[in-house]
Amino acid sequence: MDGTYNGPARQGPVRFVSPVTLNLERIYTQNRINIQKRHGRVPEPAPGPAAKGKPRLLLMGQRRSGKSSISSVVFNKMPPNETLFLESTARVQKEAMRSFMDFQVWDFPGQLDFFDPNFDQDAVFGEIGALIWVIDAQDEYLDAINRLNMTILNIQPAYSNINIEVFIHKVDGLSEDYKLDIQRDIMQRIQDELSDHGFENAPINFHLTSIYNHSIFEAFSKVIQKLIPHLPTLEALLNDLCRSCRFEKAYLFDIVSKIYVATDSSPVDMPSYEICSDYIDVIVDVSEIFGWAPRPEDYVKALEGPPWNKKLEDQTGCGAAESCIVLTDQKRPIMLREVNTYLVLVAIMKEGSYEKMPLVTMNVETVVKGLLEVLEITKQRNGVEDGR
Ligand SMILES: Nc1nc2c(ncn2[C@@H]2O[C@H](COP(=O)(O)OP(=O)(O)OP(=O)(O)O)[C@@H](O)[C@H]2O)c(=O)[nH]1
Repeated sequence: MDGTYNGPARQGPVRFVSPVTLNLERIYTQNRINIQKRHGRVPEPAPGPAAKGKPRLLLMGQRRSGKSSISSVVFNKMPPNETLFLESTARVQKEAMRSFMDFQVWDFPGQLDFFDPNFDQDAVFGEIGALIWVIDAQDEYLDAINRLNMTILNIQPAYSNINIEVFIHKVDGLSEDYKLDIQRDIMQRIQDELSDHGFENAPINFHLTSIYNHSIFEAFSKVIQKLIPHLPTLEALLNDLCRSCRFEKAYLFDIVSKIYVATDSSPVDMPSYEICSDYIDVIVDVSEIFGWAPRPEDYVKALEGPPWNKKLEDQTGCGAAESCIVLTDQKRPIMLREVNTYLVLVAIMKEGSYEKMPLVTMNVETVVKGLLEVLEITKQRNGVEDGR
């Protein structure tokens, strides 16, 4: 209980392994055993940065389906209109994302042939977190479906644990009915083809996405959440918070990408997600101007000197950003509380609950402490400095 180790004497140096790494190692070992069983050979470990055990998201699909646009809009804050000028990807683009959980995004050129014997499948699929297949809904999609089916059938025997996520993309401008028709048609064609090849109930998830609204962030949130081993604990904390503070909805957001890492169990509705996500932008901008966290040393010294003669953290109520607004149209307050450098808690409160703000602040403070403890336990060793 006091944090010291009381078990039997350890053999050799202690290795700190986060559950994310552990999970990936387990999947990778399982894949290697599968390959060994089927092909009688043991594949080499995946080379390069991937071998370090960071979950990897592979963006695949036909040319011009929107892979690079998705990666640029979600992870590099590119305005959607500017993706019109993106050039076709010639080589695999690998980007390392440094956030509450380090992961990589690999953007594949549409024309790449995964079935070329020279293509090192194990290096690509060996330590994968999720395979995201992008289908352009505004274009003829039969070829894209055939290629996806071929890819699944090809990799499934050796890498059976891969999460396959299909983004039915560019659905902006399509009517609600038409979107659902397309989704139904694509799902049917994929499942039929796979079951004809004896691959029943393939674990494939479908998302309707567009870079011109928040649907792409929502889809990525769902993909990333599957990679978080302590997700049930985070969700339980948010459920408790919603119950004790009478929140309608609470989200734990990644500040930079605006992907939500966890939410309570009530259904996600797009307007609430959008408003919370936009609120983060406002607060981040305001705290860039008025916040004092990363200020020059001299400036901080002056503030801590006479006449105050106190450390800055003792002069302020809370070092992290904290805010609450009431929207005039809905009368429902929205509260935001920074959890650490990467994460922020945003919640929509019930109408008229503004008077209970002191109690809410106290409960939020406790839940933030809990969240930090959970994150601390699972922090990767080479990870990031949490907290400010
Ligand atoms: N309407 C609409 N257009 C999009 C969307 N996403 C991407 N696009 C457009 O689709 C075009 C192709 O996008 P890219 O991101 O270059 O496609 P890609 O899949 O990376 O293409 P390759 O690099 O050739 O494999 C660009 O003109 C984008 O602006 C979307 O959600 N809606």
